[in-house]
Amino acid sequence: MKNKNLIESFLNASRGVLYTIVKERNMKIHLAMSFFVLLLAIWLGVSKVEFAILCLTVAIVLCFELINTAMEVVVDFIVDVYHPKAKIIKDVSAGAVFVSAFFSIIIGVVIMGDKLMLRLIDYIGK
Ligand SMILES: Nc1ncnc2c1ncn2[C@@H]1O[C@H](COP(=O)(O)OP(=O)(O)OP(=O)(O)O)[C@@H](O)[C@H]1O
Repeated sequence: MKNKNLIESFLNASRGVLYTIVKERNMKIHLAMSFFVLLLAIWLGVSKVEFAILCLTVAIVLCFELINTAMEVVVDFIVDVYHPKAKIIKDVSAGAVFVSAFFSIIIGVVIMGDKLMLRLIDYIGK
């Protein structure tokens, strides 16, 4: 069943994102963290390039969460009993989210760590 037009395509993709937000607790956490990090970056006055890197990092984590959700649905659709291969697929897929989230923390600290420290020292000093 092909999408008839771009708007339909966009609506279906939005439904996919919404489904993941509603169903997956981790997506809610990632989304909240993403908003927090981007607002913090604006508050700290990061450069345009730094902000772009943070946006890319956040997008990668959220996209892996979307793909992980799709993988879980595919696996559950194919097997509804315990299977070692199903476990590997789900664990590897979750691993992709974990790796991206881990490195996103490092990127966030590298870009904002010193700026945040300076702000906090400045704030405490007043
Ligand atoms: N059919 C299955 N066969 C074997 N192991 C399974 C199966 N379904 C789930 N698991 C195991 O349970 C874990 C959690 O699977 P579940 O489908 O509940 O995902 P989830 O709790 O939404 O995970 P995530 O936190 O990554 O979003 C998987 O990572 C896997 O180790």
